[in-house]
Amino acid sequence: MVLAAVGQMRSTASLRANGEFAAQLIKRAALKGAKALFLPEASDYIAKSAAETVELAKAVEDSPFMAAIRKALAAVAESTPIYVSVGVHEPCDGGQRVKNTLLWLDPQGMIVHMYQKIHLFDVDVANGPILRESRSVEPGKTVLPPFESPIGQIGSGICYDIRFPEHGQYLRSQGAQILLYPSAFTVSTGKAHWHLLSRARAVDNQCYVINAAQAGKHDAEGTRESYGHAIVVDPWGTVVAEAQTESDDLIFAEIDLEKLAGVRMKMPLEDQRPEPSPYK
Ligand SMILES: O=C(O)CCC(=O)C(=O)O
Repeated sequence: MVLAAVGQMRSTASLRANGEFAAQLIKRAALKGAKALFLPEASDYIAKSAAETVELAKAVEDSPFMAAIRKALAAVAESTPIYVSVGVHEPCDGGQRVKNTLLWLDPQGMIVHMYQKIHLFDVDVANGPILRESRSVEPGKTVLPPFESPIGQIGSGICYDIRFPEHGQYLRSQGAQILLYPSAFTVSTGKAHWHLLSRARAVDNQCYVINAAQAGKHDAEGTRESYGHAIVVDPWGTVVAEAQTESDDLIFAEIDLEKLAGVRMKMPLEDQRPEPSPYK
């Protein structure tokens, strides 16, 4: 069993302040003995408008947010090394839009894996928000194969990707044991679907699901507000850790790959898919 830490943030438009907060989470998670810390989508900043989202984007090497993360990793590297998954924005499209990216950093702060969000949140929800993420974000085009980590094989998605079961299923077919959906869910869609989707992806793929979350109001006017409830679900669909309030900013879960193997052995879904597929 290996300990994972999952963070909840209330990122604002200040990359510096968000970096300082993330740095504290890294130090606290490392001190507790976690081997990996998972931070939410858009940890570096959450802006009020599409235009501001594009304006604030910084290349990883120029980002004060990333500088703070790397400094914190360096501070703990010798005594309690820890890996970090973190959602950031990167400039692209000649400055017209940004990438919504998940980075996986080793304890030295080097980027080992980088995934760009594929499915963008362009929706008009009844009694909920009208959002057009594609105004400011360029969609990614590739699902990446899972990567090795101290807690198991990780497959990456971001937020809205969780609503596309084929994304998780593909990652599972490529060997994923853990699915990540770092998120900034809206309050209304979170209330309706967050737990359902987190548990569904865990059950249909027999994977751990680790969903770090943005929580609370991101600016003084409350223009953007996120649902929170950072969560870890085991491969049987049981919630093994969940942030209970907005200020519950760091939760921990033991990742048990023997438990995962047991679930898959007793109900071997992956081996029970007929060949040739009846769905094509
Ligand atoms: O799927 C949802 O309800 C929320 C998705 C979202 O907020 C996002 O992808 O940024």
